[in-house]
Amino acid sequence: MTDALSRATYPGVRRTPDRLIVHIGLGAFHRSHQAWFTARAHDGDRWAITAYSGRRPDAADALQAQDGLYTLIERGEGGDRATVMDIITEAVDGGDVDHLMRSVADPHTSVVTLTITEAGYEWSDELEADRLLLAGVDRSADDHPATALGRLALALDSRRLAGAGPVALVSCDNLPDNGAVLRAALRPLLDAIGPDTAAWVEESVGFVSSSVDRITPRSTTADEETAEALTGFRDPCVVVTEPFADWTMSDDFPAGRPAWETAGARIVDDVEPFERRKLWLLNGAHTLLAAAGPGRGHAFVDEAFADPVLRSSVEGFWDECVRHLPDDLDLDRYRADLASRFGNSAIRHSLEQIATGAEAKLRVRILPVIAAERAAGRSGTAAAVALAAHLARLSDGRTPEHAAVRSALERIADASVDDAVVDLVTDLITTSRATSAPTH
Ligand SMILES: NC(=O)c1ccc[n+]([C@@H]2O[C@H](COP(=O)([O-])OP(=O)(O)OC[C@H]3O[C@@H](n4cnc5c(N)ncnc54)[C@H](O)[C@@H]3O)[C@@H](O)[C@H]2O)c1
Ligand SMILES: O=P(O)(O)OC[C@@H](O)[C@@H](O)[C@H](O)[C@H](O)CO
Repeated sequence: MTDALSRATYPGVRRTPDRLIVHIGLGAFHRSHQAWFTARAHDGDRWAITAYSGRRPDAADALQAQDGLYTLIERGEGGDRATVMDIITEAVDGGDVDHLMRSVADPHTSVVTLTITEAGYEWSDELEADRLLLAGVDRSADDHPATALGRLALALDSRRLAGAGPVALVSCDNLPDNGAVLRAALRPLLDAIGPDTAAWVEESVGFVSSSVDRITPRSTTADEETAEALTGFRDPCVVVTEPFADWTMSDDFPAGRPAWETAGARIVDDVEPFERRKLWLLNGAHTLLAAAGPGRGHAFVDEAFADPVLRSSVEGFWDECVRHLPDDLDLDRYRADLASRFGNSAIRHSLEQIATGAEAKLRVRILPVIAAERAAGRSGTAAAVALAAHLARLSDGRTPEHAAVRSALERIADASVDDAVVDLVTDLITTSRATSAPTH
């Protein structure tokens, strides 16, 4: 019988950190990406991460039961490489808001990273309820905000009150200009706490924009068995990822940061072109495959990408994207790398997982490409295939009426939509009925 991972059973642990990162949204991606970059940085030994789960305590409870240790498997076509990661020193239920307030108010904390999904930034009834709660906040009451952003707003206020100095917030979610999106989403919550809080955040908090990239699917029981075979430890918190990793960010860290560039991250003046390249080419193509793949009998990215019909849809979409991306971004190389990453059959990335929250994703990954193509006098048909496939899935086997397509597109776009685009998408849905069966 093998041991469970813990700091008592695992001999490799030897860190003496004196600086802290707080993370909100403890999931697989944080563990394969920000935690990995921090551990690899040349000053990584000086840093530790306190990580909070998002909606449920499960991920934090499971990781804390093994003292924050977990196995990271980097899986290429050539095989698996396992590392036991010790950079997360505490994993905490996100519902423990007092704990979060203490961590953010700790003067050793310099950076707060977030992976709270795209939906976490969209104004919602829950965020409104938190805004009202914060407006009448009684710090001694048990009543705490339920959203990640409501909790963060309160925690930033504790930092202000503690006089712990400036801090950087780094959104690591797949959104364009995610630093500005985070700042805008936090603002009503900070205003609700009070003008002093909002003013302090404006002066003392760095909002870093970042483009994050490492394909990290949800782990399976088979992955746990692989981890055990490779390390000799049982690990229900194992994370499997691809060998590739990229992190490009703006430099707005008023209290310092790990030397992430020594681990391969890029610190740049303007993140936007890198973000657009990644969000359109990678995430846009994923969104297209997640919409169109299941109708052709596919469950995983690699399978869908090997289907010649879908491969050609993706290539057509990439052709449209690259016309609107700067030439100096090495686009041919990026596309070739993506094709081999999508084709990595050792990484089983489920289309169902990627399809979550599809409309918010179509809005920022697909609609801008259609708009750019149409502004240049072309149809944007290849990008429109993603919209058509998404609406075809929703319509349950029926071809939706033109008016229904219009209202669905207007909901996705959050604005009125050109008649020609509605016609194009309606035609594509009709045509796709004839081609949705797999060819193999
Ligand atoms: N997995 C990847 O390959 C990958 C790559 C790049 C970026 N990302 C970004 O990271 C995010 C998380 O991915 P993951 O693979 O870690 O997912 P995951 O399911 O493993 O973890 C998601 C975490 O976010 C929390 N969460 C979910 N909805 C939330 C909400 N509305 N508000 C606050 N917290 C919420 C969950 O409780 C959990 O802690 C993605 O949505 C994406 O924006 C993921
Ligand atoms: O939920 P999403 O669409 O933001 O993410 C699903 C995948 O597209 C995403 O996880 C990619 O694998 C990742 O962005 C690669 O860096």
